[in-house]
Amino acid sequence: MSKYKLFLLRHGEGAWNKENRFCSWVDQKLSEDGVKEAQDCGKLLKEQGYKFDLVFTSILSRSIQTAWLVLEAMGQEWVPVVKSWRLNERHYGALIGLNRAEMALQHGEEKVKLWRRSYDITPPLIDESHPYYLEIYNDRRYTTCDVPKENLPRAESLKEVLDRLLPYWNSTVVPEIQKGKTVLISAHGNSCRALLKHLEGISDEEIAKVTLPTGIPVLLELDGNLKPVKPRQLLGDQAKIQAAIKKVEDQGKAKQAT
Ligand SMILES: O=C(O)[C@H](O)COP(=O)(O)O
Repeated sequence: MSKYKLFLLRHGEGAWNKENRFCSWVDQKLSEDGVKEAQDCGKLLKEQGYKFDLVFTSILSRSIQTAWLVLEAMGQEWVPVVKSWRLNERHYGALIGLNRAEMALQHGEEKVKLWRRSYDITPPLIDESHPYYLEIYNDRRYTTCDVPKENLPRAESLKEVLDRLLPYWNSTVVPEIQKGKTVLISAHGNSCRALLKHLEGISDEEIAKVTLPTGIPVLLELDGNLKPVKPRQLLGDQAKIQAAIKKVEDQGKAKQAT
């Protein structure tokens, strides 16, 4: 029997989603379309009568901005928002800033697919020579984490995302859900995929086939042990959702950047 409702949300389209660049820990804001996606998401959740008690976000602006826009559209701005780096997007290491389609041209589509969707392949590590290294590691927000800055990741596989996310999920999110709170997690494509893998018991192979579109709420109905009692529901127009998933998958197809 369904006891709890949990909502996962990949933030609305970011500026670098549009440019097809790996964004990851670079703090890009939402694009104009991304703002609209977040607002539409909030309107839809309001129409369907959902009410949140608590929202969790990463410490990247695009997930926080998405949460604010959703809450504003729902008229629930007062709902507490709690932030942690443990919900951040997967750290794409040296791939950060690069164009996916160009990478596919250079390294082949299969390699890019492995980097993007495999469970345990870690992309090449970022180092000091990378153009975004200082922007990321000199950012004040990373002095507020529950691990010293030197121990923050330099690149992550999906497995490594789950390894850093799970302690936070278990210690901080689960108790709130078990108190009966309806929780929204406004995070990222890969932090949401990692959590879905854990909750739905998806195999290492099958998780490669799971892609989340931006700005579409995913509803999970859970039993008392937080096991899903039915398949996840992506809320909204199903044809549009399928087209949006395909668009994300096609980002890894080889073509010259325009
Ligand atoms: O980090 C990013 O750029 C994306 O939000 C996730 O990228 P992906 O779809 O290539 O995993």
